[in-house]
Amino acid sequence: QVSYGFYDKVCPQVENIVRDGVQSMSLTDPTTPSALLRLMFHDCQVQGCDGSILVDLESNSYYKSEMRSSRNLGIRKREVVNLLKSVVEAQCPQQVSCADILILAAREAISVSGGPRIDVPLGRRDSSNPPNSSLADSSLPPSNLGVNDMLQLFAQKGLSLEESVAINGAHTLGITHCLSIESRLYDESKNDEPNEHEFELYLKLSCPKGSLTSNVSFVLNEPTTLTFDNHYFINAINGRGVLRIDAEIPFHPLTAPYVQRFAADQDAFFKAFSSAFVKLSTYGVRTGSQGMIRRHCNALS
Ligand code: HEM
Ligand SMILES: [Ca+2]
Repeated sequence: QVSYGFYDKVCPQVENIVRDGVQSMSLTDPTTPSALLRLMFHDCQVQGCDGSILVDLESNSYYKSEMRSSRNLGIRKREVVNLLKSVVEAQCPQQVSCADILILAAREAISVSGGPRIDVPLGRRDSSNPPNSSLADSSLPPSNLGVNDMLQLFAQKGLSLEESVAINGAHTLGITHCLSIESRLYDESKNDEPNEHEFELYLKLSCPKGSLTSNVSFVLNEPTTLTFDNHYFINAINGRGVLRIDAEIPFHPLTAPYVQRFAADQDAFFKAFSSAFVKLSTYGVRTGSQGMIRRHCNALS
């Protein structure tokens, strides 16, 4: 089982190491927190939070690293976790898993951006089996996921309806590549409505149809993209959601009341987000003698 204070005896300084590291790397590159938060979600989504997304494999390996999955488009800052791990390893060799370092890094990413300070239980173990890009393909949500599928995904992990809405508030940080919204913007099956919403026109201008650079060009998820706040919900209500899920969540009958509430009450958002984060980051994890403690996060040794 994971527990609070898991490293108190064997590596009491780990939380400070990760905090200082994330703080200084966020000063160097203010987009670091958003990348770490999404990295954590994409690790946890594939066979639990076990650092599987961090592993690189030889190019001739039978298995393929999770980064080969198209669903991991735009995943950044895996090297930050490697770096934090090497600092931790120098002080407490073979004690702290990469999986836990990633959760701690995501937790710091949220608080360094102005979000809640989340107390997280620790004691996850790293995967020792080779990562599998097809498992990533089948476990990670597609960029055009709708509200019902999102609710089902998080209900499976034990999140309440309120927590499921709150966790989407992670899109208060960061960016979306044009490729991720292309199908939504240029859906051939839906006729262009005569009076298109102003925001959709803005997205189309930023992400022109058939652009060859849609995998590098991007839009901001919302105007206060570096601050973890409840503007995600305010924005979404105003019809400025970037992804399909962000556009639909304020208008779906099950989710709309929570979106309204979080838009009006940031503390309520922070509270529900924090409990959702703990549930998401502890679901299906390896503990005890399962898996391993890797020495390097990007290798299975
Ligand atoms: C299940 C519903 C979700 C879907 C369909 C979804 C999908 C996406 C997509 C397509 C992007 C843009 C990637 C890109 O083009 O670079 C994105 C960005 C992001 N997502 Fe999600 N996401 C979901 C839930 C979450 C959750 C639960 C978290 C964290 C707890 C999260 C955190 C983020 C962050 C922080 C970014 C910005 C990344 C950056 O700036 O590099 N998302 N998401
Ligand atoms: Ca994983």
